[in-house]
Amino acid sequence: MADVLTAEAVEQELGGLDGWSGDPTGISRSVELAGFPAAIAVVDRVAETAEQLDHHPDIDIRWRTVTFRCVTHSVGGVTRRDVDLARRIDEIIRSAR
Ligand SMILES: C[C@H](O)[C@H](O)[C@H]1CNC2=NC(N)=NC(=O)C2=N1
Repeated sequence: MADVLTAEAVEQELGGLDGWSGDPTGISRSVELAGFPAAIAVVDRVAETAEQLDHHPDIDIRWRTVTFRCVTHSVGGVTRRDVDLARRIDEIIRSAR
């Protein structure tokens, strides 16, 4: 069972990510893409990565703005797996813009 990160550890990890905020209850990032199809394309790539990692973000899609939230539901808090997933989401967003 993965450990929930401390507030200090989450704070430190946020510094290495692009535009994420949060605390040990969850970390999130919103991104505005070129349009709805571009937003869906990013979500589709994130879905593929999430399946590979067997770790899935909560996703909110509003026209071309997508919000990703990473938390390990099974332990009720942010773990290393969420930070790793967030990093992968950043890579996908970076390559899509
Ligand atoms: C069986 C499977 O490993 C689990 O249900 C996984 C799937 N993806 C998951 N994703 C997230 N974010 N939290 C989980 O607890 C989780 N559990």
